[in-house]
Amino acid sequence: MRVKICGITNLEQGNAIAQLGATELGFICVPASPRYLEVSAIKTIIQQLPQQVNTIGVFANLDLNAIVTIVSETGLTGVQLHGNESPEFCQQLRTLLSPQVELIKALRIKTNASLAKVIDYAQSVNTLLLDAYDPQLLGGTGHTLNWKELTQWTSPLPWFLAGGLTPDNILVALSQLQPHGIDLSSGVELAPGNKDLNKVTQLFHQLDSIKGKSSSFI
Ligand SMILES: O=C(O)c1ccccc1N[C@@H]1O[C@H](COP(=O)(O)O)[C@@H](O)[C@H]1O
Repeated sequence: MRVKICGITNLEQGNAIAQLGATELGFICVPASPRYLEVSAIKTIIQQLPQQVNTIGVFANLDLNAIVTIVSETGLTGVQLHGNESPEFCQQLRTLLSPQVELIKALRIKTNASLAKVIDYAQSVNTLLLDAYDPQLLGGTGHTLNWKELTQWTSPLPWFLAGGLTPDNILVALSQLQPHGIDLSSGVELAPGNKDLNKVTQLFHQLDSIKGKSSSFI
């Protein structure tokens, strides 16, 4: 299973988290976030990370050309769109980005109607990510989704489960759902942008404890 740890702000923590087993590190390119990182800092970190770890830039409502420029300047391997980007916007971005760059659409699920809209993105992105809704914050909220309701849902694409995941609740979430990946940010932090390596270690211990047991995804 893919494990994305989001909101990396320095090389030491990025390297340590990659060593612990993260398959993706996320960098917040949303200026309003306390986890925001300048493009030059993202580039410097990515250049020194092990090659096998994927690096995902998290954007919200930024214009197409700006995203493409940041990807080419930094060497990000993927783009996560976390704002109100339409399926048409995603389609356009998909054609502008190199095919090797993974395009992930994050959807903040407020009601079952938001879940029904997911299908609209099936042709325009590679991967989906479901996050919890908050009226004020775009992401990094620490709120969980209603996992029970999601058991009724079948994804048209590979997907990440996000929203308030922690080392303490991850096994409960994965006992109900079989996402292709999980995405954690505030649940493994000491403070916004400062990851807690003990919590990341605990997370991987929890995941190891169910390896091979419950499903082919783990
Ligand atoms: O983390 C942020 O500050 C952020 C800002 C703007 C858009 C997305 C952001 N983070 C994303 O939020 C989810 C879940 O976070 P959490 O585990 O509930 O804290 C994750 O996908 C991050 O990429």
